[in-house]
Amino acid sequence: MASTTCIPSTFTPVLQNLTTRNSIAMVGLLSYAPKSLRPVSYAKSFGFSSLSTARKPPRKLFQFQVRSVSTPAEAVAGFEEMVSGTQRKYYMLGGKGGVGKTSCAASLAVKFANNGHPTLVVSTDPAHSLSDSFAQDLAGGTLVPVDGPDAPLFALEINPEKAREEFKNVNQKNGGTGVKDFMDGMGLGMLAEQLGELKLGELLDTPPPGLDEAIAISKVIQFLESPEYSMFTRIVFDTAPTGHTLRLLSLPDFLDASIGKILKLRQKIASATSAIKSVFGSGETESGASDKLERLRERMIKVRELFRDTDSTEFVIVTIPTVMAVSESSRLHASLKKESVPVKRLVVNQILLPSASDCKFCSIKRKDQMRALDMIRSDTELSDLTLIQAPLVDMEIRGVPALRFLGDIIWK
Ligand SMILES: Nc1ncnc2c1ncn2[C@@H]1O[C@H](COP(=O)(O)OP(=O)(O)OP(=O)(O)O)[C@@H](O)[C@H]1O
Repeated sequence: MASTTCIPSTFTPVLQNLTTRNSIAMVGLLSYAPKSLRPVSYAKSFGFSSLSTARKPPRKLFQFQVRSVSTPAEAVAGFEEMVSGTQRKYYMLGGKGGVGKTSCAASLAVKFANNGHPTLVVSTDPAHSLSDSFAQDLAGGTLVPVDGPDAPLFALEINPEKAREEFKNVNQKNGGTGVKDFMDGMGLGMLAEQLGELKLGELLDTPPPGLDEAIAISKVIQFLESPEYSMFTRIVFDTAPTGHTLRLLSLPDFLDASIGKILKLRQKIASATSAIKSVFGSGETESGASDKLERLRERMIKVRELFRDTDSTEFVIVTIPTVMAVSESSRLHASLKKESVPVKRLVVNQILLPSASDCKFCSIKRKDQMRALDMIRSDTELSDLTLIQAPLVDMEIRGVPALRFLGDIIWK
């Protein structure tokens, strides 16, 4: 089994001279293959053909021509449409846990970058795996350049806990005990009670699943408003598993409403306190804090709009061919439709390809998978989506060459 990682920079010029993208990926993988690996049969198992002889140096560098990488039928993703145009587009990849969301998101980001789009790949999943997928350290909550692709590719792993803390601080300053004490002192206890009923502080102490994502995405919106992010024309989100996504969809409305209530209360308080202050002639204004809260609310509204903008956003569902995953994907699409989130594509990942030396286990497994695929084709929620079938490959997808290889198979 080949273990893959990013290609060291010494290899890069050699690899860039190779013409076929898939062969570059294959060479990248083989460069790191263990000595015991037989490159010819390994490459052929991927459908590579017309092997040229091994070149030296470096050792184990082979050039392959891709006559056909066997992929299942119907595997046309419509990548041309995804890549066309320089206006910014957002792709959110989501689905059941472990189906390959990160691999698909990272491979799409690499493909966008290799097609000339300055691309940002963002993980809003509290359990980040972008660093693992790219085999590079991308943690830290800031933009990190990814080594390997042709055009700039940056990654951003949002730390939801840190983002939530920031959110909470803003809230505490505006609606927490400080304001309550202040209001009590001013004889506005009744308003303080109303504010308490909003239970926003409690919500932030024990956040429901999905809240972290909502805050993380609002954090992304905040980032995107800054000029250093204006270069990105493709933004790919690796989102958290389905349950979080579903709750996330209703959260911006909920938070918007909560913040809206707080703002209204603040206005009442502000007019009451300014009346008091005008009598007693003291006190500082709190308009700065209100502005912050207002900005937070505006960002929430943007999150909601972003999710529903058919011109710039698409949610891509990733699944595997099992009854359980298909059922969950069907429910996910129903919910996304209900919330008017645009969905066009469904990636069915990890499909077992037929092989000459078929063992009993594989053939039973494949029959099972075929049944799940039939289920998709007759499912009222899923049958109208573009079906992209991605094979199960016999290696772990890690590092840019491997992602490039997978991306060239999936995103056609
Ligand atoms: N087509 C494929 N062929 C072989 N292995 C794959 C394929 N797609 C994904 N994998 C492997 O499956 C594992 C899980 O993939 P990945 O992390 O992308 O899933 P995920 O849906 O993002 O998981 P999580 O829900 O935990 O975030 C990884 O080890 C990845 O390398």
